[in-house]
Parts: sequence; structure tokens; C-alpha cells
Amino acid sequence: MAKVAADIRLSLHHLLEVPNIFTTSSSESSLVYFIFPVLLVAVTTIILTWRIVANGMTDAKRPPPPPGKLALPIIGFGDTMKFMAAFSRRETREYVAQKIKECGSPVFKTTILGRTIVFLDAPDGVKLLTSATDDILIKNSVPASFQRLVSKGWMNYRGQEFKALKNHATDHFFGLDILQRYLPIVERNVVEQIGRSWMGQEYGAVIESHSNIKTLLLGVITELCLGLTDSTEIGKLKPLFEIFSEGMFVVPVNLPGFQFYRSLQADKQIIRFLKQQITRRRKELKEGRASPNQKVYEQLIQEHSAIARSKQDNKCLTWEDLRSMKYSWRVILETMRVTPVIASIMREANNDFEYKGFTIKKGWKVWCTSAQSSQNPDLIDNPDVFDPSRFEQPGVGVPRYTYFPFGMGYRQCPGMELGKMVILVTLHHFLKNFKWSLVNPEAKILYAVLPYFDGGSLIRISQGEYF
Ligand code: HEM
Repeated sequence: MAKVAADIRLSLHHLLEVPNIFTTSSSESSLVYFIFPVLLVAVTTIILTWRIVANGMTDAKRPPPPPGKLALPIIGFGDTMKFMAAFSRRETREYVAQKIKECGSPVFKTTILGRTIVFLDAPDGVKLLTSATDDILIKNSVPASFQRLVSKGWMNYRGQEFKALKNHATDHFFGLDILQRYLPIVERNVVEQIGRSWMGQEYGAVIESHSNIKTLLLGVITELCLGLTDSTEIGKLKPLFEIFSEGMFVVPVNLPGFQFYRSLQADKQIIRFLKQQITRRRKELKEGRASPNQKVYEQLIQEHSAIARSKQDNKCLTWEDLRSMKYSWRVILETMRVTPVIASIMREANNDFEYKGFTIKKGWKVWCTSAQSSQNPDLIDNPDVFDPSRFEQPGVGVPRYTYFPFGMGYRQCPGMELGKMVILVTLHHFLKNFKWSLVNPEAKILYAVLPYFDGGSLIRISQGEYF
């Protein structure tokens, strides 16, 4: 090693000692004239090799890779700016349509954030992305910042290890029998949070609803996972989560002054907080102290008031009540179709494979966005129209493999039933106690990984007993 280092130092020394070409003797300048063409040929060869390898032209027996230009490694941005601008303005559909026109194929490739991304078509692409096993596609296709912040645990598990983890989580947390036990806790949290932040406001008061709902959800999760009910303690976590999530889709520079650095610091504080809470919870458990649009609105009121009427003495919601909220669930599905929480299924090729006559290379990211599936006018009638009735008959208004609010198949969201429960319970209590309207109905919903309300989500609430 020492010899190699010495050789490198020597070569660097020689290189640095090459005299200025404008003041050289003839033998020195001929050396420079020799070096330049060699460098030129070397750089050209590297670029050509990269292009050939990137385009998969080296293997004559294989079909070609999908069409679409790739950027030069390291220095090339490719479609990064174009895609990010379209994504944040909710114009992914226009971006995809333009690319399909440019490439002449619904399956195409490009470079985003320095990675080769292959966009697949729906429904076939969604079917592949959600049903392929880990030897073909792995769940690793997220930006580096997101991966470092969020994917440290669950997403890094593969194959048998992943199955064991998922079974464990289902047995101890996400199973339907366990969720039924959580229902009273979820409902109490919703009612308490509504009482704390929403009740008692004067008629027509304006509320920042997004932030309030986030507090509500944090309260539910911290009580379910940690048995934590102290609202002051929970209040400390909220700003940390805000800072943490702001770093999910940024350039991952871990230096003071950068967002990613701030998010990692917040992550450390959250972990410290959670560790303290887990220690406290374990101690409690050991000591045995722990205890376990107008028509749509009218239809929702109809469904929920019927449930409320069927109960005497203001009894709590039951699992059967949740199961009977069928129209409400269609409204929620349609809401997530129009504004998906997670707007793409993302995987990474774990091996070379073929798709529709194209070779997808190992390491390439493989995506199918909701713009190509659940918002695609070729697959869904009038995709921009909010119409919960499309979910009345499974697979008809919304064909199979075109809609994936919780993902599908092997890596489907394990929190789906919990998410569903919290949303339905919250909706029930909101409908019961409030009427509301948007303060700024023209305000856009934009994206920074997750959707957010441009200018806040102010709503005007009027408290009452609506059923
Ligand atoms: C409305 C609420 C929710 C929505 C819309 C949602 C949506 C999703 C989606 C689209 C995925 C990606 C699936 C894929 O790539 O195929 C996912 C994964 C995941 N979700 Fe959810 N989710 C929700 C609530 C929750 C909750 C409440 C939890 C846990 C408490 C949770 C835990 C997870 C985990 C651990 C994964 C990773 C699964 C894997 O890697 O296999 N989610 N979710």
C-alpha cells in the first residue's frame, strides 16, 4: 500500500510539474501534444462505453432497452428539473404524455436525480411492479434522502426476512382482531382532539385543518404504539416530525445549513424520544400497570346518521359500524384517487429482465405513476371528475391494476386497515359535530413527496349537532 501511495504521489508530482505549454521547449510541448489526444480519446471511449452499456447494446441476443435519452453520469441532470417541476405542480400526466410522444412508446426511460428511471405503463406495469418477487424487483426505488431518513428499517428487509417481519407486525399490531381492540382508543383520541381544538369555537371560526389532523393522527399512533397519552409530550414530537419530513426529497447534504442536516438532527431527537418512551412502556408492562360536493355530503350524512341512530345512549362505534360505512369508504378511495397520498409504485430492478420487448437493466429504477394509471383518461372515464360511484362495482369503473392507494400484492401497505379505521372514525365525528367550508377554495394542492395545501388548509367550521 505504501508503495502504491508513493507511486501515486510521484505521478501527481510529475503531472503538476508539466510546464506551461506556452513556455515549453519543443520536446516538452510535443509531450503535451501527445497527452491531449490521448486524453480526448480516453474521455470519448469512456462516454461511448457508458452510452453503449446504459443502452444495453452490448448484448445482441437481448431485446433493446426502452426508448428515451439518458443523461451523462454525475454531470447530467436529464429530466430531473422537468419531472420535479411537473410533479410538484401536479402535472405528471402532461409530463408523461410528452415523453410518450417523444419516445413513441408508453414504456420509456430517462434520468431523474442521477438515476435511470423506467416508466412502465398501466395496468400491466402495475401488475408487474406489485407482483414480482425480490429476485426481479426490489423495493428500493426512492430518492437517496428519503432512503436515508425513512427506509432504514422496514424497506431494507427482503425475501424470507421480510415475510417474517411482516407476519410479526400483522400478528402483533396490524391484524384485524387486534385492530378491533384498538377501535375504542382511536375513537377516544378523535373525540378528545376534536374537543380540544375544534369545539367551542365561535360560529364560522377559521381553523388550520391540515396541522390539526396531523396532531390528531400523531396522538392516535403514539397511544397505540407507546401508550403515550400526555398531549404536552406528544406536542413536542410534532415540530420534530415536520422538520424530519421536509428532508425526504432534498439533496442529501449532511452539513449544517442544509435541510437534510436539519432533518437528520430531528430524526436523532425523535429516536431519543422514542427510546425513552419505549423504556418507560416496557417498565409499565413489566409492572403490570399498562392498560391495555353537496350530494356526496348528503349521502355521507345519511350513512353516518343511520349508524348514530342505531345506537342508544351515544354508544361507541363498533367494528360492524365501520364495515357498514361503505359509501364513506368509496368517498375516501375517490379522494385518494384524485389526490394520491403516494403517487407512484416504485421498485428497483434486482436483475436484468424483459418487459414488453424491452430489456430493463439491473439497478434501474422502475416506476408506474398514478398519472399513468388511476388518472389516465385512456383507462378511467373522466379522471378529473370526483365520482365515488366508480368504486361501486369492483374492477368496473376503476379497472384492476390501475389504482393502488396502499400499494398492492407482496409489499402492500401493512397499515391499510389501521389507516382506514382512523379515517372512518374521524370522518364520523366530524360529520356529527361540524359543517365546514374551504376559506380559499381555489388554493392548489401541490406535492413535496406528499401532497400539501399551497397557502395552508384553512377551513371555516360551524359546530352543531348534525345528527
Ligand atoms: C391512508 C393511510 C395510508 C396510505 C394511503 C398508505 C399508503 C402506502 C403505500 C402506497 C405504500 C407503498 C406500497 C408499495 O410500494 O407497494 C405503503 C407502504 C407502507 N406503509 Fe402505508 N399507508 C397508509 C397508512 C399507513 C399506516 C397507518 C402505517 C403504519 C402504522 C403504514 C405503514 C406502511 C409501511 C411499513 C409500508 C412499507 C411496506 C413495505 O415495504 O413492504 N402505512 N403505504
